[in-house]
Amino acid sequence: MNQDQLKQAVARAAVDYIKPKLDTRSIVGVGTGSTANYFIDYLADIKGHFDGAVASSEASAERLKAHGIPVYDLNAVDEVVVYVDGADETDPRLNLIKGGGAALTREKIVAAVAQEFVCIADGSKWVETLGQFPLPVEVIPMARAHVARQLVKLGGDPVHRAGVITDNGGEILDVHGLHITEPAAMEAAINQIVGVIANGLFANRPADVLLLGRDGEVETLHAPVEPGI
Ligand SMILES: O=C[C@H](O)[C@H](O)[C@H](O)COP(=O)(O)O
Repeated sequence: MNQDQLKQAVARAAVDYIKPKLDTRSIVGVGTGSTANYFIDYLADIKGHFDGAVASSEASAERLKAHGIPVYDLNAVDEVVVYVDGADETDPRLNLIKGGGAALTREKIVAAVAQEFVCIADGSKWVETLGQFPLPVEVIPMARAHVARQLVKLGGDPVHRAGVITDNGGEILDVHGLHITEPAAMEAAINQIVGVIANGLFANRPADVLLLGRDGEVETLHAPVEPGI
């Protein structure tokens, strides 16, 4: 299987994984990106098994609506039974880097609300230590230079993702050169910088389950009991 086929395989597996957890009142959290897009397309096959979705981006909301899946404002929803999304990197503890598609802040919010976070990824996303993929940091535009200087002090090499404005009106700095041995501490340290909206480390709220496509198969991996290391 090539990378695209692996993305499709994990997306299909995610629908099979969540279907028994759903009833006609359930709201499904839906992520952003090429793997999440496949998930949305397969999710449409089980329309009627759940009530609707909340989306982590305008793009995903549009794709859901195009399939006739109702999309709710997160503020109007009491409970998100499960959140399914891709990642740019995952380590063996299911700490993630996300935000390659600039959707990290809304992804983090939906993940925070969801009872269970199911990550879907092809094997190219698997790393022993996070940081080979540049870490996306969403910033208030007027704070970009200040945040960049602080990120240099943390050992990174931030690069402005020129021309990209997020769904929240933020800008993105992609931080190169980080070898993230303590993801939860790094996530917290970056959040302390004034002007940061969110960063793409999901370590204080890692995935609960990873459906990983590699060697032609989909493996189901669970996060360790004690997250955040
Ligand atoms: O902002 C985008 C998201 O974090 C995506 O989930 C991530 O970039 C992975 O995207 P893809 O499935 O296209 O590799």
